[in-house]
Amino acid sequence: MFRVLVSDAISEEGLAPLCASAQIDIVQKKTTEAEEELHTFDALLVRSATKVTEELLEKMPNLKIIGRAGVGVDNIDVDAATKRGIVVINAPNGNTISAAEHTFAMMAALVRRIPQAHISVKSREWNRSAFVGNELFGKKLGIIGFGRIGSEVAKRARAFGMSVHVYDPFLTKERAEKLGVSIHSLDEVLAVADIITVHTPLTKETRGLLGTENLAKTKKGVYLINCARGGIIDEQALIPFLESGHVAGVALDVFEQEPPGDHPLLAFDNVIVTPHLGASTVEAQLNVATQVAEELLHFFEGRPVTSSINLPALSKDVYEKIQAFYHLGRKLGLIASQFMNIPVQELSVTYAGTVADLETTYITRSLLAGFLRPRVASTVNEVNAAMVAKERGITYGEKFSDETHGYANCISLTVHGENKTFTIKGTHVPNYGDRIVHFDGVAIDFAPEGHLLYIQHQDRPGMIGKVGNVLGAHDVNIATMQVGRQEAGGKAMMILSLDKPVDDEVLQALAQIDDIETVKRLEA
Ligand SMILES: NC(=O)C1=CN([C@@H]2O[C@H](COP(=O)(O)OP(=O)(O)OC[C@H]3O[C@@H](n4cnc5c(N)ncnc54)[C@H](O)[C@@H]3O)[C@@H](O)[C@H]2O)C=CC1
Ligand SMILES: O=C(O)CCC(=O)C(=O)O
Repeated sequence: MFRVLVSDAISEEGLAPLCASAQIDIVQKKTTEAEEELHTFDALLVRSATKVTEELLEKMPNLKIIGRAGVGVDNIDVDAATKRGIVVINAPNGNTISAAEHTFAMMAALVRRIPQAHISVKSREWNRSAFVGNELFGKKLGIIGFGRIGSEVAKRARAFGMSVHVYDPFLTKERAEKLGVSIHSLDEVLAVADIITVHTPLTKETRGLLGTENLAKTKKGVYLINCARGGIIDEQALIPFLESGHVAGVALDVFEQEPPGDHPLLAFDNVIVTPHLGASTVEAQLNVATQVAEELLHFFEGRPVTSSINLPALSKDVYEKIQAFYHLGRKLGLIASQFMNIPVQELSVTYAGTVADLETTYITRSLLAGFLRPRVASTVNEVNAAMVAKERGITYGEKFSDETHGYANCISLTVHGENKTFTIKGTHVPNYGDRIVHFDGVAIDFAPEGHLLYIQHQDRPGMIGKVGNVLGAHDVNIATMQVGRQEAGGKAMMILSLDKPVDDEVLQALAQIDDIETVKRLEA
């Protein structure tokens, strides 16, 4: 018998298959009300209200799986769960349409001042001249983050006669053309859009994306919408822009702190709000509950789960055989994705040596998942990676070769992007670990681990000392440093492994050294 704690409001109809299983005992309670029995549960099902912290996990030593009935997993400490071997699953697309429709409803309400007019009439007023709005027709909609929800919002906007201007660093031209939108830099979207809506995950790159500096680049009279995650638009930074009238109105479904309490933004008449209702429809709740319930059943029956976001969804037998290369593939994809931080069309993977005799399909999918993770919300795994790649217009293929470059095995990945191609090769050495042996045309040898720094420079005497001085001056400790070059005096590179990630200031200081051409942070 498996015990499942359902700690948020999740559609009962969607959970019916779980309730019907004789193997499963379901308890519906908040975690705070189940303190005494927390240690007995095998599974935890949540929406966004339950905060799954390391502290809570400590109280649940029997926990094997956490199911999020929704997309964002920012309320779950996924690293802490992974350390404990707890599988985290979500329902990535069950609420896409509802979130897109809610965004659209907020947009219409914002420009036509519907909430304000509603309050006025309910207060027995009849003040038509106070609520003159704007049409959506002919307006420029800026969409930041063009994944599942962003693209559904775009379809609706086009039907309303709006032109759609998208910023998503990972969007290909082909996909944009197919969906009838135009791709721009962030600055361009900020400068031209009459209405801007954000649909990215909340990550360290997107937190505060619309802060003081970027808000100042928007058109006077712009409308802003956040139905993704609180914090993508910096709430404090908005205040002076609302006070000055630069921002004409804001619609928020999500907040940095939920509930927001007595937040200063709530005092503005032109800020309209909902209490995180994007996914709150009967349909979306049924979809997400059904998805996680089915996955949970698969999990308890020992079948692979398709929406695991942290641990492999493979059978134990297969995983044991390919384990080493599964991880090497993941690292190759992850590093290549960060290095090629541009839209890409094609990934080509070549296997040579002992690895070519294994089930390479799983390794390729792991590589693909590693590649896609930095580009989309962290919901990609080896099961859904192929579908996510297809959605984003990325094709991939496998080849086999005899060329092992002297190693027992070699995996080579070539990424074709717009105007640039990049190749990375890696090998796994039993009892030693993974090594990257070729990076962007240069033979090199480094471990794909931790905080890495890539520096491409001209091969000149004294470069190592100059880099060391800058890092030393910023209190950055170098753990290892590997160098390689194409030819004496030609293109050369350093890969440094650091004790902590470097910030933008350090990157800028390094980039100013003569003969350094490129500096990039890479996390492996
Ligand atoms: N208000 C609500 O109730 C709901 C909110 N959400 C939130 O909506 C967000 C988006 O969800 P989906 O569209 O399903 O995710 P998705 O993964 O399909 O799309 C996210 C997109 O953001 C892009 N992106 C990532 N970093 C970026 C950056 N720095 N700048 C610009 N674009 C970037 C990615 O390339 C990707 O195309 C998530 O944060 C999710 O939690 C989702 C459902 C309901
Ligand atoms: O569960 C909810 O209502 C929130 C949905 C959401 O924000 C998500 O799926 O990311």
